[in-house]
Amino acid sequence: MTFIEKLNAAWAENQSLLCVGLDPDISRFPAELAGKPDAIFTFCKAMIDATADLTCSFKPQIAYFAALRAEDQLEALCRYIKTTYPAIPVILDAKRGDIGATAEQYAREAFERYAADAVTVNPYMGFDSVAPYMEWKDKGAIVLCRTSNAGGSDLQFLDVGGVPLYQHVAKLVVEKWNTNGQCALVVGATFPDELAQVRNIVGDMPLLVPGIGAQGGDIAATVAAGKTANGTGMMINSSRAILYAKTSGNETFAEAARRVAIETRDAINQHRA
Ligand SMILES: O=c1ccn([C@@H]2O[C@H](COP(=O)(O)O)[C@@H](O)[C@H]2O)c(=O)[nH]1
Repeated sequence: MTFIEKLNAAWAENQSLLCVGLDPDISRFPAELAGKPDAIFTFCKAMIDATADLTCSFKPQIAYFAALRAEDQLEALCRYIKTTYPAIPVILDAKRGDIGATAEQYAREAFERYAADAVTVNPYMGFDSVAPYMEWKDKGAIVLCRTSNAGGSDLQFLDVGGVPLYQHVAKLVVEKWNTNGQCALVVGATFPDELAQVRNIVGDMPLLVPGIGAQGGDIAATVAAGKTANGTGMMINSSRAILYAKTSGNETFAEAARRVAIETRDAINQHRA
């Protein structure tokens, strides 16, 4: 099954466009994990088990693991999802971008080492920097287009022949780069107007949409702007708002994460019809 087929199946099976982000910050972990060598794996596994039936994908952000020399725990988590929840796609958020020979190694890292179904990539270095990921025909390449951060406008809004650069990227990917139908785009929930513009340009291409939850993006506006005709088309990511949802002493981290994941999935679904 290809990444896109798996994503379509997960949307349907779980009736969810929610993507649960795995951004482990040990300073926010439960006290009982302090000092444990496998704390990151244990914490993320609990989050995965608590939300696997509520999500259309998991998105580990590699920086949170690499900064703590915890790539082995990321590997173990990716394998855990693969074996325990094989229907849920894993998106490695690494935002890679380099010359072709180096990109080949990044692709092996994502798809062999971590067994990810898709990886986020930066389009700035052009097609030959993205093509090595597409050699993996059953995998996904998710290209940065209109990112959720305010500073994304510095470059993504530059005028390129009468259209902003992010729209040029969307056109390029849908018209030229997506030769095997394995591409998706990153578009922030913090910019629903631009999300609507991208949806108009790319048809039914899947969009990875970070920016709800901790970044404050509006769910109703996001779904209205980004959904496809059949009410799918998006992996709407929330990381910190789910992982660190626990506020009271009466809930575990996993229970709180599940509660907020249900609320978020339901809020998204309310606007899909
Ligand atoms: O434009 C982008 C691209 C990627 N991200 C990543 O998504 C999550 C968002 O985390 P929250 O806690 O839900 O804010 C994080 O891993 C970012 O690196 C993004 O935010 N915006």
